[in-house]
Amino acid sequence: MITVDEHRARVLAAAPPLPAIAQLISDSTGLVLAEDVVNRWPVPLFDNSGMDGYAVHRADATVGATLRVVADVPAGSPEDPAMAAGEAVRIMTGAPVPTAADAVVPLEHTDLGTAISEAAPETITITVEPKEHAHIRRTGEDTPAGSVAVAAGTVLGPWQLSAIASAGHETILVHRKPRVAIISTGSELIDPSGTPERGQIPESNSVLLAAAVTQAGAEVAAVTRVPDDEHALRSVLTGLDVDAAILTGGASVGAFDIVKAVLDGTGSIEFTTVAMQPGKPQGFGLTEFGVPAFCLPGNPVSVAVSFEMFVRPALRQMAGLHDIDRPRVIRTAAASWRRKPGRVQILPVVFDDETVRPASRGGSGSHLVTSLADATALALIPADVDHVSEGDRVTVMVLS
Ligand SMILES: Nc1nc2c(c(=O)[nH]1)N[C@H]1C(S)=C(S)[C@@H](COP(=O)(O)OP(=O)(O)OC[C@H]3O[C@@H](n4cnc5c(N)ncnc54)[C@H](O)[C@@H]3O)O[C@H]1N2
Ligand code: MOO
Repeated sequence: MITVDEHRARVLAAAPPLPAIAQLISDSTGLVLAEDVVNRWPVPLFDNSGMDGYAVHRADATVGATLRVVADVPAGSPEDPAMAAGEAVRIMTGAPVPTAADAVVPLEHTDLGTAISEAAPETITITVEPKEHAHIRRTGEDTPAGSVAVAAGTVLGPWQLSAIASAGHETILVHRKPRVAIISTGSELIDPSGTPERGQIPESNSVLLAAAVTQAGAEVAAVTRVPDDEHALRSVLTGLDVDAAILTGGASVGAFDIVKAVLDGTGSIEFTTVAMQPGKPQGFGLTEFGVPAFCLPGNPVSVAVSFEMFVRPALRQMAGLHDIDRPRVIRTAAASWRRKPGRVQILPVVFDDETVRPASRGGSGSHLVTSLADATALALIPADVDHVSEGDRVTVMVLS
């Protein structure tokens, strides 16, 4: 049996980030930046006005002073009008402040107020004195030229994309989302809405995995259900054109454990047991086509836990994310429970600001699929612990 950390290290070593591709920012929402984006220019690009008003020499702009308006500078104007003593320039928000000015007086701080006409007035009288550099947004005060606007590994949302556009870029390098195939195996599986005959159950693993894959930032490329038939599984695997495959069921030692029978020893795929409960039987490696294949045990809670411990970090790494792990917090156990030591217990739990308790009275039983619906986190109980007592400090992996 290997440890959780050993299996995770093997998985992550075989799932590097997907190659970067050039993409328009308009098509990049939700993708991960593959290369730092550097500001081509300072932001703001030039000293500009933060208000509609008048650019002035501050020394002239005392209360009651009347200034002669000698030019008009709207946003987008390339003009840099000269201003002699006692002169002002009408200026609009975002327009370049004349080099000669050292303050902007808002319209409201003049005798004319906001009753603005198309043509600039001949004179204005100051009613409120401006402070030094008032309403001048300085070149580079947000960020200087050559600085990193958005770092590689960042997920691109609206705020990051606007920073990239402001940095002067329209095409960027991003990682493609990993395309994932989900294959549920088991002759007992039927559609959720079907009526099960004896021995049959609703198929739920692919539902869990499709949602989990999407939430992890990857893309579901195919969802397939295969009976316990080696030939059927081989033909599904042959047709796959994906970045990763997740198979469930048939990973243990049973007579019809076809995933293990078909894949063990092909490519670099190995089946092993991992010291965790649930999720003990695990297969992983690259298929003959070089695609990472996760062969998870079929029990639904084993699937949920295996996804969190191994598949999610791997998919996030493939997607180019630097932050691949769930946050962990420490909470106080609000209940006591016993367990068989020897494997790390990974227990679906409910937690709040202070406490944590099992989501199910049945503990970490790998078949307790309904209890998963209540869980908001996984508690990690070390392999050598056989009893958690109320009041013990417990490590909790937060899922939201
Ligand atoms: N003799 C032994 N038996 C088992 C061992 C062992 O060490 N020795 N390990 C047990 C452990 S631990 C696990 S976990 C399971 C894993 O078995 P498999 O990966 O072969 O999974 P299956 O037998 O195919 O299925 C297990 C269970 O899960 C249900 N299932 C499967 N697929 C789905 C699905 N898509 N949706 C819903 N439910 C699913 C299936 O019906 C079974 O009840 O092996 C133990 N046995
Ligand atoms: O390891 Mo299995 O996943 O206990 O149920």
